[in-house]
Amino acid sequence: MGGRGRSRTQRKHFSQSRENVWKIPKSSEVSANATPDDANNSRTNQHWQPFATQNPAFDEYYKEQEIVSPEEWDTFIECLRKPLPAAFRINSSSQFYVDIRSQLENDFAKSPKAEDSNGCEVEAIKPLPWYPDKLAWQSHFSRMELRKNQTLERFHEFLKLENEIGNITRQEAVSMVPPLFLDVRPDHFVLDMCAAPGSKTFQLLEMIHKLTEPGILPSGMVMANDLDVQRCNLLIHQTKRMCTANLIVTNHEAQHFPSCHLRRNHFSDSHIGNIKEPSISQLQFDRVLCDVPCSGDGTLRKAPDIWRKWIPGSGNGLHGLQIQIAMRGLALLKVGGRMVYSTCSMNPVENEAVVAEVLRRCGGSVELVDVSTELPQLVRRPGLKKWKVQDKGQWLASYKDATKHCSFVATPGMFPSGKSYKETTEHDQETETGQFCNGDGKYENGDSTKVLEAEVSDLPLERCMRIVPHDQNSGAFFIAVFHKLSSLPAPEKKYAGPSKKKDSNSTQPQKMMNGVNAFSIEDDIGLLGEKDSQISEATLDTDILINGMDEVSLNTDQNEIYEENKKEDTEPTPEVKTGAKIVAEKRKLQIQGRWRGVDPVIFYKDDAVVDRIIEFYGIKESFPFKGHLISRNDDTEHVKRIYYISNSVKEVLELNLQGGQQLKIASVGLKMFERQSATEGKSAPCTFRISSEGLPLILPHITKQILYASAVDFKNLLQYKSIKFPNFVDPKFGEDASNLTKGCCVVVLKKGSNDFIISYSKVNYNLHRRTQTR
Ligand SMILES: C[S@@+](CC[C@H](N)C(=O)[O-])C[C@H]1O[C@@H](n2cnc3c(N)ncnc32)[C@H](O)[C@@H]1O
Repeated sequence: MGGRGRSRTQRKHFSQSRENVWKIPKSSEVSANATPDDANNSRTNQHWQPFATQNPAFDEYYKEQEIVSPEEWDTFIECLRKPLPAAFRINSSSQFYVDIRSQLENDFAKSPKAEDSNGCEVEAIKPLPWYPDKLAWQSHFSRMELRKNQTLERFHEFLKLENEIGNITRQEAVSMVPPLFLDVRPDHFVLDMCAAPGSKTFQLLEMIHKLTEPGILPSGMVMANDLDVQRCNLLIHQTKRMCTANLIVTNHEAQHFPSCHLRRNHFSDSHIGNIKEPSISQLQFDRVLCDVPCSGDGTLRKAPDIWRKWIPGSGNGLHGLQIQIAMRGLALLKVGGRMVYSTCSMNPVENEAVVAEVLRRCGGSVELVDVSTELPQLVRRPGLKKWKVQDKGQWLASYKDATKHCSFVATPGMFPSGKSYKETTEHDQETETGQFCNGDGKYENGDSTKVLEAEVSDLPLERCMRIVPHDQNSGAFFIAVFHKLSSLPAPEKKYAGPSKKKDSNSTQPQKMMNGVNAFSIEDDIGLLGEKDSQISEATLDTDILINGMDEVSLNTDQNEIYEENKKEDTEPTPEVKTGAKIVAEKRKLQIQGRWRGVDPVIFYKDDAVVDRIIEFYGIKESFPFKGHLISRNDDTEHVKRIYYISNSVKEVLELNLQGGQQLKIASVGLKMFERQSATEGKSAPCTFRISSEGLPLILPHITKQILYASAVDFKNLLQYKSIKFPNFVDPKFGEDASNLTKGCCVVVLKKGSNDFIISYSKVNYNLHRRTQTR
């Protein structure tokens, strides 16, 4: 089958995307960068780490940027060389979250004391003090140490199981921070612009679903987007554990994320804003998470292979794209809404410089929020007000320094003042111009005594947050919170550069980007021209997408994911392709704006089938049902799966349909019904069975085909493939079961035991086990 073929390709892709950095290599495999000490250690010491955890260019760069004081440098760098402690979050919208938290507090946090590397007994886990309600925990040990430690085996098993069923999510502690500053409420429409592999999307969904009763959906929704199809699949796999009807996964370049426009002023809801003319409506978001692609050096402790890959230029190469994505996020944000910009990089060029340039382009329509009183226990440092740019080995203090060398990629926006060549030279008539620094902090124009002074920004960048590893034994992260005060200004003419000659000769896409001004809300597709799209394509070629893999296993079997996404009833193409070719082709299709290979989203309107489902399961009228069903197959006769969507998602899909289907939807809806494939099932009055994912939502709303079992009968059902009705321990249960209509039924464990539910297919005198949830 094509599904298998393609999933094999996907597996290959994922397993190759990251080296197993903690594997103990044979001596022949020792990295070229490793020191002789490292090599010796590899033979004698089981704790040997395969990559050298040092890089002189890294030291030079960050010492110069002063992201920590000179006195702290040794502590900082030592901390970066240690493995990252494992961390995880309890799913706050899970019905079991209180039990899980108690188990952690009363059992695991107390009992398994384990020995650390010095032989001292330590607490295995403790809650992260800054995370609300003790819902996030950190282990004393790294993930690898947890796996190896015998004392912690039971805890490790617990983690694996609960993670699999969605009650907890493994996630790096600092990666949990950005969503906390978004202040998401259950009625919010949230856009997660660069979402894969989805740890933060999961967190956002938890926030949306928090406080909702079983069977009731929140009025908000999350739109999770990622450029990379393969990573979108990881995201879908990750968020499937949430069983949500309030999520749409899209596959766009975030900087070109489309607007859902509607020609008529059809919607009155507040999420559909009126733009300029009353006849045009557009989807706007209450919250936007802009967790952009970055050089990822904040994840060095988790991914030590970054040590040898790190180069100063990677941040410069991403700066333009990061601005574009942030600007697009702000354009899609409602006035009054909040956007969080974050990276797992320590580099000011990807952080403060981006924030400063965004503020400049927005010209007072957005402000940086002072969140210093929020999450007071989270140790963080204010954003930098001054930094320098290193370009082609040269330190530059302002843009005028860059103009000395045509080959520099630096743009005015990378510097604290954001001033162009003209502005800086006009402003600095009295000061020396055209000097640049040679890496040792001294000018190169002969005056070796003068230290290069970085510009100082006059923007309130101290409101940004920088989390450094040694403050609370974590990774590093950067976060800035924006508040939109009014519509963004209309775009100005593109910046022409310091001299026509220079910019017209430039081959650096970042230069072209420089000076693309703020998008107004109505500037959606087509605002960025051909030159700008080169940026994203160029960026794709760099090795930047390593970051953000978080805790999702890279060896995840993608079969299932692919099953969800594949074309429902079409035969696979017989052509055998290599993984690289498929990825390249898919990307090409996406970049060209075409979207093939994934089924369209179709509102399921086969009334005869829908009425049969309603009648068969006795679905209450109060449950919003008709109009909330979709399929991924326009041939209604052959639909295999029917998905349920929330009101909020329905609203967006309708807007998308009416607006000309701008959204490329990779996944949407909660799988609610599946067509029975067994021969007996096909002959049942209703051929659609309830899927395990959809069951918790629909259960409170069905009145037929439900049985309540005692613990012993329930156990027997799970244990045996078929049981004759007279053989149930509780005769009433056997009788009720025999009275059911042939087809799918739901078995609920009677009150008093844990609430277990399973959905079964009743066929003649057998109950065939189908699915079970916790
Ligand atoms: C830092 S990771 C995101 C991590 C994610 N927010 C999480 O918490 O799991 C950055 C993501 O951006 C995606 N990406 C890169 N360029 C992009 C673009 N132009 N538009 C949208 N996504 C992009 C990458 O595929 C990657 O998944």
